[in-house]
Amino acid sequence: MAAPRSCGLWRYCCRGWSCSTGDCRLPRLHRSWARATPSARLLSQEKRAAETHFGFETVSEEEKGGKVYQVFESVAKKYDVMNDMMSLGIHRAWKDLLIKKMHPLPGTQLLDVAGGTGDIAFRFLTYVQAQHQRKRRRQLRAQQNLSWEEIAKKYQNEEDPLGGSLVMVCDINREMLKVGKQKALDQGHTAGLAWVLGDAEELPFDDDQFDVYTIAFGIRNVTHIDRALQEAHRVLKPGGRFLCLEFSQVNDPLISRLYDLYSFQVIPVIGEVIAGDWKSYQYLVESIRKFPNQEEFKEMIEDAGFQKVTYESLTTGIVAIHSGFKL
Ligand SMILES: COc1cc(O)cc(C/C=C(\C)CC/C=C(\C)CC/C=C(\C)CC/C=C(\C)CC/C=C(\C)CC/C=C(\C)CC/C=C(\C)CC/C=C(\C)CC/C=C(\C)CCC=C(C)C)c1O
Ligand SMILES: C[S@@+](CC[C@H](N)C(=O)[O-])C[C@H]1O[C@@H](n2cnc3c(N)ncnc32)[C@H](O)[C@@H]1O
Repeated sequence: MAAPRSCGLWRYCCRGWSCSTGDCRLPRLHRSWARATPSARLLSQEKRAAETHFGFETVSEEEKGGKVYQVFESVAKKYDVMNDMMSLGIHRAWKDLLIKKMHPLPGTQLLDVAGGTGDIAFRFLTYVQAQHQRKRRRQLRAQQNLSWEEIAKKYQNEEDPLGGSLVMVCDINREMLKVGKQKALDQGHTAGLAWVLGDAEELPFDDDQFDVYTIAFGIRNVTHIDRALQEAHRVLKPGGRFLCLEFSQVNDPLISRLYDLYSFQVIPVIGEVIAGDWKSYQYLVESIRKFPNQEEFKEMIEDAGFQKVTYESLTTGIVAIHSGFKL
């Protein structure tokens, strides 16, 4: 195949001008690319690779982590009240649905990454405890010859109300974890719960450790989503499940308009009034718009090695739950 012809106006093309001769068969980027020396090409590639976005702002990859840290450090104390205010409590139903989809049985080892103030972890513990109690009741009912005293004694002797389940909350932000730990004490969640400071892109765990990996409203904030997905795959046991609850793309045009209005006109105002922080909530709504849609994210999960990847859109696609298995 003959090499594409350049118009010779490469300097202009290089600056992003369109070709005025109409004679150039190279696409704009390609034209400047073709003229660049190999080392310049490499440099340019590295420069572009080192850039990412923080909301609608373009920042270097090194900068992004620090900026995200500041956001959650700033909102940590008001995080829970803000979520109820912004969503009128709807975020609770989304989180409940995530746990229902997981349907964890006693003994499940869960890693909740970007677990923040513990919303997923506490729901998991409550669900598993209820499952365990149901199982115990069934077992006891099967032993019909036992007296009520004996049944009560068996309940008292029960050492682990979770049947061996454990949830590890891993988050990069000390302030979010601090709020979570206090909430755990207030709500009486002590057993089966551990808190770890760690980065989703470089998890401080060995391979093949967990039955389930969850990440709720977290992956959008990570600098390299592909690395976080690869780490999720690494730490799951074979047969383990990946579950992600994240903002997604609204599929109804009218709802989408209203949602945009609400997001950009109302949410930062609520952020300012309740948390004294307009910018963090501006970042929230912008980061939602930058996140891949349901299908694109599904492909990213598959690229990380997960199989049987599916998703369910909730509330007209405002959020979606993606699921995949390490097989
Ligand atoms: C910094 O990063 C973060 C910080 C955080 O605190 C949290 C996160 C992670 C996020 C979560 C865990 C969840 C947070 C939840 C949300 C961001 C909100 C999700 C949104 C919804 C569930 C509601 C979506 C809204 C619609 C579909 C459109 C309906 C909107 C309207 C009727 C209002 C339209 C707005 C205007 C016309 C502008 C002028 C209006 C006013 C000044 C009145 C203001 C009205 C209200 C405050 C009412 C709000 C209405 C609703 C919430 C509607 C609920 C109804 C339905 C969903 C059907 C994090 O990363
Ligand atoms: C919106 S909160 C979600 C908290 C919780 N999962 C929930 O559903 O309420 C996002 C969390 O992601 C954490 N985060 C951001 N980047 C992270 C990273 N690279 N590794 C681990 N956690 C991260 C933040 O510190 C914050 O606690």
